[in-house]
Amino acid sequence: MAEKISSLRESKSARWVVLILVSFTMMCMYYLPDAMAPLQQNLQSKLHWSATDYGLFTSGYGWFNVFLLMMVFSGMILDKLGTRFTGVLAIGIMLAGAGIKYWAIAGHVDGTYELTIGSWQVLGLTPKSAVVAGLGFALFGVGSEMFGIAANKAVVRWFRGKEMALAIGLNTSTGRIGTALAMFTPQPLYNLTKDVSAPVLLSIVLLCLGLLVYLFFNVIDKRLDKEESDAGIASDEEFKFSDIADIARNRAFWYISILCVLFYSAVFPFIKFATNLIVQKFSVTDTFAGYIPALLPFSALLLTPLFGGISDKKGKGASIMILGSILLVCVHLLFAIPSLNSFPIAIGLVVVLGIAFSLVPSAMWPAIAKIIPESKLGTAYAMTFWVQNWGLMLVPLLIGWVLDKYCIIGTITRVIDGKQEQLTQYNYTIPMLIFACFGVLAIGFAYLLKAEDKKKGYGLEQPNVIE
Ligand SMILES: NCCCC[C@H](NC(=O)[C@@H](N)CCCCN)C(=O)O
Repeated sequence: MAEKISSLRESKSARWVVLILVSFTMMCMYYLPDAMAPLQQNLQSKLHWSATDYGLFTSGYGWFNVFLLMMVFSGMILDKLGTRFTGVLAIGIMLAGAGIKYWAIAGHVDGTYELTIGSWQVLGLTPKSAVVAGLGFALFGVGSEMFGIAANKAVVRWFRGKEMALAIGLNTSTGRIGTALAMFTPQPLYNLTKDVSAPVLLSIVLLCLGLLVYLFFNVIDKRLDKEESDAGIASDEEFKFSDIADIARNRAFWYISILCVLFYSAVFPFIKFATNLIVQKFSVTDTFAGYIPALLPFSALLLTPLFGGISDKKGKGASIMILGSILLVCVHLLFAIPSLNSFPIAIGLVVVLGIAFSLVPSAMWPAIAKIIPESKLGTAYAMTFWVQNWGLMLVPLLIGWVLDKYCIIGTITRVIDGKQEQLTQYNYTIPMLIFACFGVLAIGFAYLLKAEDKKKGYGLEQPNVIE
């Protein structure tokens, strides 16, 4: 007998089509943030950047998000104007940011820049190209986080009470395909074009594709709105400033957000330096080195939905976050040991990091939906992303600075495109210890979260699927 479909949301196929459309756009958007990582050395030598300049440019992702509180505005826009409008606006902002980044990296910006406030030298003789590329990345970051919040809300809207953690996991996984492509393709693209900006151009093409696909999602989502309003089902409540205060009063929310900033500070900024770390520590060629960090998003891409599915059915969300954080610490500590420099070890560690990078996100993002009501979810994700962006902004700066100040062990001369170039050699032990410290703190907050869940009964250790 045919199943009676009472609502579009009840239709499994409609839900999965929605997930595919939103996730494809997510994949397109995840390409740019990491696409410069495999070209760190080429960027540094072509544009005359130091590791600090590279760290500054990379930290750009969080500048506007953190200081202009952009995510709070994004959350407000999302709760007021909905996922459809916010998603399209976000892609527009990302396109503008990627355009500026392309302009700067393609070599159209010359000279250096110095910024002093009173007697405090904020920036000392920094290449303008790094500052402008950072500004483009900052604008891109606003759109990217705005889209991330909108996509989360859309997925939760369609999957609450169904396969929610699995859907969030799959959505995050497709993002990982974008990250993996960003690790695999830039070096071959560079070899082909001899142009460090070629991956940024590709990211613009991907964003345009993502926009087209998101417009299809809008059509389906609008039908759900109509169906719900015809059935007299109330739409989401609108954003209220008191929501921020309500969310901020929730102790579990802070534990998740702090765990989030600590955990992601040890992963995303690590990816930005990973290719160079592998070239330097494991003596691998540039082209091949980019493929090793790519194993991280690849293993995460396969495992995030698997762990999401397990936590849907079996629960244990808080325990999964503890386990993921423990693995994170082990990997970074092992990377820090100078004598562990054989190539299979690098591969093994990156794969284990991929497991950690699947465990924590697969449990963390659905956990927010368990402790915060749906009407405030956009604002809650926005607030968590805001806390997280402090890490995404400050940690690359810190690592770049530490590398230049404490980790230079010499220079080598290499012939690149027929020209002799001086390449700086770094020892990555201190940066890896810094990443490990974030992991240790993350374990602490994951335990606090588990204890709070036990006290308040949020059900983080309970399954999500209502049979
Ligand atoms: N659907 C899951 C939502 C979050 C996924 C999470 N993304 C973020 O945390 C973003 N704020 C930062 C994205 C940075 C892009 N490189 C994730 O695990 O990717």
